[in-house]
Amino acid sequence: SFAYLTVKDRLPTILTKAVDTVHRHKKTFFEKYGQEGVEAEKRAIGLMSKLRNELQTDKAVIPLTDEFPDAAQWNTYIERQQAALGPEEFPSWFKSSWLFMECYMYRRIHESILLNPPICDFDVFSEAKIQSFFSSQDAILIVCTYLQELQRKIENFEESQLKDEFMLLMQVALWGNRCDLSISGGQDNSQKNNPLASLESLKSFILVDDSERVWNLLVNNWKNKTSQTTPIRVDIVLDNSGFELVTDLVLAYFLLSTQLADEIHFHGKSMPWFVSDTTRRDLDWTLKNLQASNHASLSMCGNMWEQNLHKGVWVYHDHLFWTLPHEFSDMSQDAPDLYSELHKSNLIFFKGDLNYRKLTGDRKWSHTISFDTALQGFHPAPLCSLRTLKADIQVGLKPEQAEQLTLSDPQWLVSGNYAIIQFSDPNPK
Ligand SMILES: O=P(O)(O)OC[C@@]1(O)O[C@H](CO)[C@@H](O)[C@@H]1O
Ligand SMILES: [Mn+2]
Repeated sequence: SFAYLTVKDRLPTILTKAVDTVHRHKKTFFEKYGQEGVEAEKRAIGLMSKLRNELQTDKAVIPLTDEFPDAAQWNTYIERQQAALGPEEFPSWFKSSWLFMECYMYRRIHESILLNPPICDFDVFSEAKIQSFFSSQDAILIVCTYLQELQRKIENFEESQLKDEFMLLMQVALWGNRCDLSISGGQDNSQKNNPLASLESLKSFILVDDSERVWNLLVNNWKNKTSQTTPIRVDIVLDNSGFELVTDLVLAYFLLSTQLADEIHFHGKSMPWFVSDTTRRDLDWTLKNLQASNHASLSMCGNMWEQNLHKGVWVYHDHLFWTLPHEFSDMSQDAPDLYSELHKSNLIFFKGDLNYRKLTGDRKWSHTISFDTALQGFHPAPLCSLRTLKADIQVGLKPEQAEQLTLSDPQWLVSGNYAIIQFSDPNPK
């Protein structure tokens, strides 16, 4: 299975790259913290190497020992997995659920850094994320310039023009999800070609396209808006930093400037995660870098976006739940505060593959069961998954669609070449 190949090959590769990154920063740690920094670096590498050995020899999962506020919830989850097995069995890397073990690896990497002050705020993936951002620079310039040109025309737009631009920017954000450093095992996976030029040719690779339903929800909210209406809120559960994050911020800015939404809530990760996932520091770094650019369109985007955060029309959250191993159908019970926060939204975009696996519980569903069934009761608000397929799970397909794809492209589930725009509305009007 793809899970087996991931745990056997890709996770050790990612872990080895992380060890190498810490090792290469030894001199920086010495300059910054003196001998203490060197000692901390050595201990962190020791812990990560031990983790790699546990992974490669299928050792039992062990509880977390750091003070990060989610440790108790993680250890409760580990105990639950333990209880589900017989007395002689233990959750381990090749026997436990892929979702659990892959999330656990990133949480253990975080532990290996947290336990070693003064380097406990070091992001082992920061270099790779920054590299990916700069390698996508041309594509970032194209989408930001496009947005700036759009800004000048928006107020005279007919509804049909608004719809066309929304569809276009939603597809740009969808395909931005290909730029993910976990699938590439940390290898460069930046946006090299023009993200706008390829949209037409990519349409046939969208296997489920509920974009009309997404548009109808937004435009109906927009038309029914009165002064009494509560502000229209759209949430974006972020995925990868770099080019994908910029496409999400572009979409968010379009929704705001067309008044299709009055406030946007972003949800990022509270620790380095799946190599390229966005943390608050990645968002701040991205805005600072755009503002510092000598390209007017980039610096204008950076300034406008930072202002939106200051004005509170953009709100950034990084709830601990997003870096737990739980599938989203557990959220109402295990993170009721987050569930009720999401319930305030008119529409939630979930970006990427890991979010899709958690939305559907990473089960071996048949490809034709409905998305609603796979959500298993997770319905905080109308939601839309914007995902490129990079794991062997996909629901909501038509009969024979999966069989046809397997014939034409055996890797269709995991190559990142196909995508979905999949919508679910708990209370369809
Ligand atoms: O969530 P993303 O960034 O779209 O993808 C995450 C990912 O690359 O990592 C896992 C495999 O290692 C899969 O969920 C997927 O392939
Ligand atoms: Mn990701």
